[in-house]
Amino acid sequence: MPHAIEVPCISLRDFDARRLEITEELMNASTQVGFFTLKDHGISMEQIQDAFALSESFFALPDDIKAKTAHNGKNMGWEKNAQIRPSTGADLKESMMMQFARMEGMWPSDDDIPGFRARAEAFMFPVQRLSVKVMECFADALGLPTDTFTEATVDPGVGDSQTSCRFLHYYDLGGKGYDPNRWRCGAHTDFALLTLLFQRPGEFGLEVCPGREFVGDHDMGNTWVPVEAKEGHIVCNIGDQLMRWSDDRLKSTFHRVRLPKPDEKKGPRYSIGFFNQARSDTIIQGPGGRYPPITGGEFIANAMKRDKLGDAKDVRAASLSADIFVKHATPFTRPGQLVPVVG
Ligand SMILES: O=C(O)CCC(=O)C(=O)O
Ligand SMILES: [Fe+2]
Repeated sequence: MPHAIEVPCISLRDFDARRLEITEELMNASTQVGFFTLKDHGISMEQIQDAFALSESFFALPDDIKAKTAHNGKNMGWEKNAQIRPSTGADLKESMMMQFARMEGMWPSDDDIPGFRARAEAFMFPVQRLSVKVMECFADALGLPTDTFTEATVDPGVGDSQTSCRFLHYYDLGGKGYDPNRWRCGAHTDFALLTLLFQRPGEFGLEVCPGREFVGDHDMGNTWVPVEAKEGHIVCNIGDQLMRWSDDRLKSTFHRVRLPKPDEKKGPRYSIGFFNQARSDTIIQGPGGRYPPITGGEFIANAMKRDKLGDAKDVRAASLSADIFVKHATPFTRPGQLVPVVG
């Protein structure tokens, strides 16, 4: 790369008055880097902190309680060490995925965490409203009707939403044996339309690798840029659905979360991802028709299979199986040629 790659920071201050300027900044970031951060976005620090507090209290529960809402193979529920990236093995993390619809039996009960659903939704709805604002700018810039991605992602009450909010917990590695060749989160692209990611300052490790030319391109290159967590800033990235829908103009970029190096803090890391997904029957098709049409339902089912999260029984068994920490870490041989996986 001829010049240093930076993940641009975009302010949404005076959104209505500055809409055109903001749209241009969003397009520049998304056609070049595929990642940007947002500030002045209207989600308060209290809202963000409450979501992290809720996440911490959920992950602090014993595994057999968390397994009451184990991943159901449809991008909902709890999984632990079950998300497999073929090039790097299972991610060293646990996560809890929530959606707006079809969540019967998938919300932790009030006995285990009082008010979990209400508190989670109090975060999810405003984040969805913010997402829609940003996606309207993309629709305008791509020459599509302004509400294209709003209609595509926001359930009008029929219960076909697939958007998900994911609490992520990367373990405290202090004093534990673990294989240094593993990843907190192996290199991947997101399969969503647009992801909003919340990180906490000091909980480092996210790296991005711009340069993907087309949605089937799995060549990552070697230039990884760290994205530092800044108080209240939201990291956003284009996912594969929007790359496909924009006929590859907007880039869904590889990213990963690395383990702490020997001299770095080994504490836990919590993050929250909000993945705007196309509704089940929405047809994803770019204005130039570069790719055949595919429904949101098919798109996600494929991604779940690829990430080995498509089979609820397997995911539950993996999540409840032996801990990943070992006294003497077994060497995990990383192939010389990394074969990244999309998902
Ligand atoms: O935890 C992070 O910072 C990134 C997580 C991520 O990329 C994902 O869940 O798709
Ligand atoms: Fe991701």
